Amino acid sequence: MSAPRTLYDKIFDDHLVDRQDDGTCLLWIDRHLVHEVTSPQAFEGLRMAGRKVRHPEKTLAVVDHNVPTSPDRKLGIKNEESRIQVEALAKNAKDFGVEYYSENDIRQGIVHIIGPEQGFTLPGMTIVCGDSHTSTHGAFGALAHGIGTSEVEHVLATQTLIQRKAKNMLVRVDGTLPEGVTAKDIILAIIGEIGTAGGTGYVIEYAGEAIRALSMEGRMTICNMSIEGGARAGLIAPDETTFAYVKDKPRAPKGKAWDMALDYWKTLKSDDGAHFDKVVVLNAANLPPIVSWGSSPEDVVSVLGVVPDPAAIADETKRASKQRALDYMGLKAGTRITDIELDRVFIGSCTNGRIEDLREAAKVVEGKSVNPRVNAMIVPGSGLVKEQAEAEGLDKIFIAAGFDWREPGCSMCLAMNDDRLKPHERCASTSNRNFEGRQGYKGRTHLVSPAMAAAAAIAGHFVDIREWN
Ligand SMILES: CC(C)[C@H](C(=O)O)[C@@H](O)C(=O)O
Ligand code: SF4
Repeated sequence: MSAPRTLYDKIFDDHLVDRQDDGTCLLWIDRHLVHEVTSPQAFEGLRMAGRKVRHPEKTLAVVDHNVPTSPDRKLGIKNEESRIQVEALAKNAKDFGVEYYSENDIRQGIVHIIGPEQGFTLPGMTIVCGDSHTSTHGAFGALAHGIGTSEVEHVLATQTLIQRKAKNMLVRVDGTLPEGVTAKDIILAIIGEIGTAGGTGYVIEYAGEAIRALSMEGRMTICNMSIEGGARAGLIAPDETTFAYVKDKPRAPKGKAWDMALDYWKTLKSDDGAHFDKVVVLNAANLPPIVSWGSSPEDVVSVLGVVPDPAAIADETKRASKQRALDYMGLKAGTRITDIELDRVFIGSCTNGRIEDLREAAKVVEGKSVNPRVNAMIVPGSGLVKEQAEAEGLDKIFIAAGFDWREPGCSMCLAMNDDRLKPHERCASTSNRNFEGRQGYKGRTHLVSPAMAAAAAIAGHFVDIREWN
């Protein structure tokens, strides 16, 4: 009998091409997603070396970070740097025979939303992209992580990646989530607990009753932010929820190939007794809706809490850094979270720009109006999410309430396109990062769930979504 293995061990072993004595491994890569920001030099490298893309059919390219999300985006991109990146990807995809979704393609969207949507992301695969939030795809029980531009070139050229095996970490979330508390709150709570360095050197497997109860959308939200917890990747073992989501997706296996795939996918779980180097346990039943107050994703607190006082921190460096975060955020220690007023609300991103997220937001705002002080926008994660939302009439609910209904893209998740905060503007955002300047120079970001963001847009300040009616 071989030793019990974790899910990560299994996927890693199944893709191992070579292992050197010093632990350097060569991994086979099943799927490579490409976006316009981290690929130009990689394609240029291939061109200079006279090389081809080794497996164009395992590669999918899409523009997302730089595309405008305004309804008139067909008129082109005004910012020159953005336009050059987008045009470069279109040309590179054409020159190298890689499938490409332009901003005018209904299938276009944020790279981590379109992969699953197309069935390009499947259980048991190794998936890479020159983007840190590639961890999102781990929700399918795939080993998925971000890579740098030189690695993008390596994967394009060889369909392999040089890697070292990471350690195994288990995050078990027991119990049942209270009404109004979501996957976003689970992952923010986990990062609050382990810190942004807590997952360094690990691949995290999320398990437990509360994780099993999540939809694929919720699982993607969890795995998405593994990176903010410092981990190389996040994983959730595939189950009936996963198989039901994947079935009938355009690129999913069909017929006999589906049956064979399913047989394999059902083996993709950690064996009883498999060794985890670190284990963290949380109880979902105790979780409140969570709001970030600072400039790191670990700076989180319950919506019923107050802005913490850095003076209470013993470590001097940490105290200084948290004080700086408070100053940047323009907040005073002791302020009740529900007293924090917002200027902007952003609902979207690869963390929370999927159909279920928009449904949750729509439920909260239906029949209500955005606070006159607040400028609120909804950015569907992909053209297909937008189409689905419109088929369900969600766009009408949002527009009637006073939200801006946009075209798909990364949008105000990061200030790489026209959607950005002005200095000192305060935003409730469903994205994943709240670093200084992330959503615009001197912009102030509070990370929350879609329902919490939607309620904040209506109220003009944070509210406890559990009390919403
Ligand atoms: C632009 C890209 C390289 C970057 C990433 O890797 O994460 C972006 O997607 C982000 O979220 O900051
Ligand atoms: S939505 Fe945000 S986090 Fe996701 S890929 Fe785009 S910029 Fe990165």
